[in-house]
Amino acid sequence: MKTQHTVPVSKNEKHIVTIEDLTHEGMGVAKIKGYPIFIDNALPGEKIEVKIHKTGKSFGYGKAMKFLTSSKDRVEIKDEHLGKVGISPLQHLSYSKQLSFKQDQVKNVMQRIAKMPEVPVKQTLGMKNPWGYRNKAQVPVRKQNEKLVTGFFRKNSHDVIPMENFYIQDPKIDEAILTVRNIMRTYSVKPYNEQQHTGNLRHIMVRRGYHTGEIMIVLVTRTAKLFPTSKIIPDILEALPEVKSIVQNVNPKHTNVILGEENIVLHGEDKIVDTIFDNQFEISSKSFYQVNPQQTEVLYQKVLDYAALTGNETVIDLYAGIGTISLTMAKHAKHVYAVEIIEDAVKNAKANATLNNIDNVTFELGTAEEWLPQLAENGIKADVLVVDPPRKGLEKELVEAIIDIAPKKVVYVSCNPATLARDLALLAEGGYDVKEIQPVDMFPQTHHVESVTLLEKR
Ligand SMILES: C[S@@+](CC[C@H](N)C(=O)[O-])C[C@H]1O[C@@H](n2cnc3c(N)ncnc32)[C@H](O)[C@@H]1O
Repeated sequence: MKTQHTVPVSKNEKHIVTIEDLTHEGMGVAKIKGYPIFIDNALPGEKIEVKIHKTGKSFGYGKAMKFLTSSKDRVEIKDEHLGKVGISPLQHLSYSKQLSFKQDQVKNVMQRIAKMPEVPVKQTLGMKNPWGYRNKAQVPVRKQNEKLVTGFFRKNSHDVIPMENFYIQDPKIDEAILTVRNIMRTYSVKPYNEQQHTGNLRHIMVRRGYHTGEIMIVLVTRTAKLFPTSKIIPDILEALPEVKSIVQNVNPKHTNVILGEENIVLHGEDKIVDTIFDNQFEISSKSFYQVNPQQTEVLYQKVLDYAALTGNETVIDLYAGIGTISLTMAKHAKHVYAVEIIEDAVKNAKANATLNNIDNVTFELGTAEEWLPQLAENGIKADVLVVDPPRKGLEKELVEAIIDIAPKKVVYVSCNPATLARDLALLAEGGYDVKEIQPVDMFPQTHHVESVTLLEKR
């Protein structure tokens, strides 16, 4: 017979605990009679009075009520609002410890999931100034006290906390959000009401080219009707001369997904331009573009270092986005074949090849898993294959197709260590040696871990 374990704590109880570890999301972990409690804003070694606020079968959640001791790695947070929203969950941990936390996350999955503890995981490459780095913001718009406000969601809720300084975003983006917010107030634009699914303006999205200063504003609305645009647009342009593109995105669905299908261009075109190394890139509102421009060059340099191209290689770039990696590599390779699933991104990628006078790249619209086997059928062989998938990692059939096409090197750019480790184990089974992993901090103050891995065919 199975023994029934009882949960040793109840809701609202207070306990004194010592934090033993951090979860991969950066929450402190304490144990009461072996039962884990996850506690926000708590660091290893700290002795805390915790109030239990949720219990499940195998773990619970608590709130730190009083700190009896404080970790030497704790740093003062910049703003109390920042602690309430989820945009910078590691902000209370010193930056050097954030970097080692990220390196440890990768080591941990290489041991636990990939079963390859011997693979070298280098120290995380961090930023000199790990604040104000984001080149893109998407802020919710709501009504509070009869006023249109912009801010961010309170953790685990859909209440918006009004904020003016987001700290991790380019300060020029924060400024642009406030300017647009004020203009919207002037014309009494109706903010979205999520519960009732009424009102109109849902989100303001701002993207800014780090090197060019060009700004794109996306006004996400519930309906296609929008205010007195003939007044709003000139006002935005006058107040923000860096704005090159204003797009209305219509999202009529009752959903957490921010962008809808329909775009209406209100000013300029649905694009801005930025540069990475010496290439120019046009970026549209729906295309993926790395959010940390300074670290993007560090990341891509690592991809180039691992690929070690001499000019004679055929390269395949899967999950190519607007072609940033493909075009960076094309200058050092014979030919690059690239695939991407989002149509607008592929259009950008092709235009970007032209913009930079690069003609040794072929961009295709499609899914990596369907396109790679076709490429192999057409007799294309690759020396180097780069993958940069979303968080869910590679489809199993894609791993099989990579093993079949047998490139000498695979360079795996990952934003999720758990799926990376799973995929590396499969590639290792298929005849690849995992040589080295380099974490790169693309998301300071958050728990997100980006890395580049070099694999070589045995
Ligand atoms: C993490 S981004 C990387 C983009 C690009 N390499 C870069 O550095 O900017 C992943 C990209 O994969 C695309 N994508 C998602 N699923 C895909 C699939 N099954 N096949 C091809 N591309 C896909 C996304 O649209 C996105 O542009």
